[in-house]
Amino acid sequence: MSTSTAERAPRSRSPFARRTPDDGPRARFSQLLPFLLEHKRALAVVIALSILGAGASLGQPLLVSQVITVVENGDPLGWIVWALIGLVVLSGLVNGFQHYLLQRTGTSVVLSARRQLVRRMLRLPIAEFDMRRTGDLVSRVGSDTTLLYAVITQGLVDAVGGVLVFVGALIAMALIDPVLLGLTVLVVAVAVVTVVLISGRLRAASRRQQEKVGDLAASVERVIGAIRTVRAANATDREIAAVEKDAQGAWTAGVAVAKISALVVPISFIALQVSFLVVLGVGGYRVASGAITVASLVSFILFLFMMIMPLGQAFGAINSVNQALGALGRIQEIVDLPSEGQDDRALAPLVALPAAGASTPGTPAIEFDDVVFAYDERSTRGASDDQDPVEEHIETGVLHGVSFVAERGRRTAIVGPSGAGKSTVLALIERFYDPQGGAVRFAGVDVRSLDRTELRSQIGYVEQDAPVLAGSIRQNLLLGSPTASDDDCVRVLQAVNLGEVLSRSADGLDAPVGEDGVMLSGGERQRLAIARALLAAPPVLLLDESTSSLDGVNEQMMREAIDAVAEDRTLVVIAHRLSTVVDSDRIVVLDHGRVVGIGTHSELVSTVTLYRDLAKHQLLV
Ligand SMILES: Nc1ncnc2c1ncn2[C@@H]1O[C@H](COP(=O)(O)OP(=O)(O)OP(=O)(O)O)[C@@H](O)[C@H]1O
Repeated sequence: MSTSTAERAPRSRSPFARRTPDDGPRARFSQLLPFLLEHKRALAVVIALSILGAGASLGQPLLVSQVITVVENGDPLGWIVWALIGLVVLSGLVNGFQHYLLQRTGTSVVLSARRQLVRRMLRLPIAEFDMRRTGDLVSRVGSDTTLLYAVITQGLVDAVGGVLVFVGALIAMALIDPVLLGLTVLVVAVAVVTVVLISGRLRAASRRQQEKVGDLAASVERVIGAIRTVRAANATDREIAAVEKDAQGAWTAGVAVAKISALVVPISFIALQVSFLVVLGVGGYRVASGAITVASLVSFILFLFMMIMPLGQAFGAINSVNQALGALGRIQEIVDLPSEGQDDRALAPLVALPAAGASTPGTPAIEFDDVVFAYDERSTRGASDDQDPVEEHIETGVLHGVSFVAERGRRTAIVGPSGAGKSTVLALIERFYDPQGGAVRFAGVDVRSLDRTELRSQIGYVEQDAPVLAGSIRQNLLLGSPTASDDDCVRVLQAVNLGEVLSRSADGLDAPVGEDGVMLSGGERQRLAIARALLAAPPVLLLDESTSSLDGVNEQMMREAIDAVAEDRTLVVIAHRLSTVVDSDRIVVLDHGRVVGIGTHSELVSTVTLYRDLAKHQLLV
């Protein structure tokens, strides 16, 4: 066994190493900015409109004050009334258009976040999916992203216009009566400081709420995914109770958010009340003493209204930004994860795959060289300081120095008891994981030096539970070969004895297969998965238990189909039923992650006890 460069390469970073239990996802305001900047043009228009709207609003009290003065003097109103009407209509129109643009931009921000999230999510290393709950991931795409909408629609942008109105009103009030203004600002400042202090807590509460919503989605997904088993086990009531508990958790977290954000409402209300009382009381006294006119007091009060309204908007903005930051933390947590292959070049330099025809049949197509592998790399770190980490890994890992060769154009079978590590071997060939020791070679090249897309384009893979995706038969077939013709599809379906399903429905290839392929039998699902792999006509086929749920007749058909496509192809087959692999060119016997024998059926029956026992058990000897 040779020592490969990959063996000396640093271990891939474990996803487990990056997290500590207390680390909650957090987001800073600066992380929100890219989402906003992406729509800077639309936002600029919104801001321009809001400045226009602010101007139109600010003009109204001035005109009202003019109307009062004109009426007091007994002059005709004339153009002032028309100007006032025009101003009201203009600010209405501007508001309407601004509202539409805001909603549109808010929806676009949600779209950007969803795109970014889905792009990263579907490219995460397989190990991430092993650890995470599907429902929680779905909830991040569906629910967390929607909170970004509120930042745009209820908060930030409105606040920009609001600030202008606020400042404009402030200046106008200062010009009318600085004393009155001083008193008003004092009241408002107390309210602002209180709100800012309170809403700091909103971010954490909102994150907790989103986590609870994620928990709920995960538990719904868990039950629905196994609904038949749940029904059959009479566990429906218990599972409903479990889901309700999570729903209750989401409710409790939602109430916590509501409590914090609700504090903002009375604070704004009290600020408004107190400032009005102050303005009316002190203002009335000042009118009586002749310091200001009635018209000035009326416009001061109208400006006070204008100042308070944007304040409410600003409080709303602080709330929605803090809630969005809680959700953005959960979005960012996924977006910040390295995608599959991102750290690859740290492992080994990229090498081109040798031309397909370069090697002759019988030369190694796939080679396992002293491969050591554990799913959870934490197990490779010594539990105690005096323990050799590799030794500990050997105890807890799945593969312990596995070596074998699958020759080009030949059929290699992997057999062994349940949990021996057979499916793991195929997962390493597909590079869903990288080994911690040794090397897996494809056409003589360490797979860590190969581009994953290129490697996978050479391999057809039918996994153990043969997943069928919701959609039509055609969609399932075209998954790996999007350009295949209908004729090609029909040909592979016939090759796996599935031609008959086409005649079941007038839709033919477009017939739906149902969620997870429930409209097909277990055997049909497997054959459809095999047909999908065959359609791509890859030089290497990996079949995991592909014949385990086929009846005798279909199994024979299947074997004939595989035999037909196996010509000039490398096949690595895992099967529990030895009858399906006895005629393989080479059989690798795995036990507890170790190779305990390699040979033909007859060789193994006479030399390997475990194999002989398996064969005896299955009445083959
Ligand atoms: N994604 C995973 N994360 C953690 N452990 C895993 C994972 N997949 C498999 N294992 C563990 O690795 C060991 C080997 O599993 P593997 O599926 O390779 O065995 P197998 O020989 O294919 O078994 P079977 O014949 O029952 O399918 C088992 O102990 C299993 O619990």
